[in-house]
Amino acid sequence: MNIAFIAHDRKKDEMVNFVIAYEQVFKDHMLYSTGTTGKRIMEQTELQVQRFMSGPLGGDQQIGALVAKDEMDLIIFLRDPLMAQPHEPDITALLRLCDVQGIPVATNVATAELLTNALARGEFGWRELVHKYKPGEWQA
Ligand SMILES: O=C(CO)COP(=O)(O)O
Repeated sequence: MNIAFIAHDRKKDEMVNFVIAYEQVFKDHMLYSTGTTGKRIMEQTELQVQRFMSGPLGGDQQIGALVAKDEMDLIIFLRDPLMAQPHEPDITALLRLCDVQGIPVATNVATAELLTNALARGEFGWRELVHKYKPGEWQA
């Protein structure tokens, strides 16, 4: 599965602790992140993460481009609900695209835990079908 990690500054410690807790689950997947979030994760775990640009410089949009192509399977996006972000339109656009494609997205650590446990139990098999067939082909 392709999994993206994104965390706003005041959520980065929470993200790193979360990824450390589930490192054994995430190590079997392709991992992506915005710039600084991925740097922090790689500094504090053994995981390899493909980093995009920092969020305010376009990282959310780069991940959004993969979502638009239905190539991202899970997004863990720990947002800061108490601080305005300069790139709020990019954040809104990314979440909108997740809803367009029906991509599982966690915006707080409680949901992140539920989705990651589902991933660990192998409950993302339906995403394999999305990778295997083009849209429309698997409805018939
Ligand atoms: O701003 C972000 C997401 O909107 C996160 O970007 P960084 O991981 O580069 O801090």
